[in-house]
Amino acid sequence: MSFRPQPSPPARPNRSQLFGPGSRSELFEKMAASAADVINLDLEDSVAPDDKDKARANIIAATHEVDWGDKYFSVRINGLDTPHWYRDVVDLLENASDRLDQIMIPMVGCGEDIYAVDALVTAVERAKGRTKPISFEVIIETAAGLAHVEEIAAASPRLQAMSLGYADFAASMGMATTGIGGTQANYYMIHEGQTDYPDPWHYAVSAIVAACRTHGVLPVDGPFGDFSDEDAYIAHARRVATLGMVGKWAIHPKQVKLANEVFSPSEEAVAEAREILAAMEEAKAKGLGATTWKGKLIDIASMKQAEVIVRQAELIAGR
Ligand SMILES: C[C@H](C(=O)SCCNC(=O)CCNC(=O)[C@H](O)C(C)(C)COP(=O)(O)OP(=O)(O)OC[C@H]1O[C@@H](n2cnc3c(N)ncnc32)[C@H](O)[C@@H]1OP(=O)(O)O)[C@@H](O)C(=O)O
Ligand SMILES: [Mg+2]
Repeated sequence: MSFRPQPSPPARPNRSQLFGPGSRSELFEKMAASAADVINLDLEDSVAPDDKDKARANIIAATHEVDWGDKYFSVRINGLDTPHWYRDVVDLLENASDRLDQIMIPMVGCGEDIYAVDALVTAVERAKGRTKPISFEVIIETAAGLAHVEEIAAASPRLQAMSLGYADFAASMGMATTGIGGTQANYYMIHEGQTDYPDPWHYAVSAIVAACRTHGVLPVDGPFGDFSDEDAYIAHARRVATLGMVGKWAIHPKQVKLANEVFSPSEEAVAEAREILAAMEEAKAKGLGATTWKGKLIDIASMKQAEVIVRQAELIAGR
């Protein structure tokens, strides 16, 4: 491994990110009452062009009037290819209360996109004397975003999380699908009559996890559009949790519980991790770097794996 230690990501639960349109203020109290770790109020794609000003005003009011508890409060601004984003940033940072934690930047394509938003945010923070620095999260949802994922992950000390945005990503890549994430019926292999459906998103998910882990950013899975199919949501959440992601978007309240369950290590997984750590302590006391546990090899690398599970469980318990 390089002599530089891998930076740790922000120590806060990010299992579920509940989205809601800024234009639907009747949802805000319900979102605040949910079990979501993160709230994403939206100014982008779930808000019609004519509703942008109203949505912005709703969200600013919500930072003063709604009790968001200990949720991490994020607002998705419009993309840098729109005439809206600078007004989103200026109005939010000039008028929102200190309850605003984070800005989500969609459609990022390069590190300079983050730099531009960082420069504007920094200027308004200074002009208004805001003392709580706003953090960033970004969405990788274009071919360029994936191609430049590592420079984006390294682009700002404000960056705390990175998500995969399935719908825009599919459109940008020219994929023959209209589904928002999930298994793709035409992406299959056949061998001796057996049909297998491999994961068409695997490369993007893995590239995001690698870039995030290299730069201490939380890797998060984006939306799964079919909120009536809970089994499929769980399957897609479990696959990205296995690949190293820490959470998933909920585009409907029923998905919050599912995400919280999948991204909270089970009691069995935590117990096994603690047994592995104990077995390795015994081995180290005997001057050994490797030993067996339940008939399998464990070594110092196994300790790092076990510490990931225990750390995640402790983070959630501390919530
Ligand atoms: C595609 C990628 C994205 O941009 S995803 C993020 C942007 N999209 C959103 O923010 C959509 C968020 N969800 C909604 O707007 C709605 O959930 C819905 C339109 C999908 C469905 O709304 P509705 O028909 O009102 O739902 P129900 O009748 O089933 O509601 C039941 C119940 O729940 C309340 N509710 C609904 N939605 C929410 C919510 N988001 N938060 C909290 N509560 C919600 C609703 O009021 C009902 O409550 P009641 O029981 O009290 O009546 C893109 O970036 C990419 O991938 O590229
Ligand atoms: Mg999108």
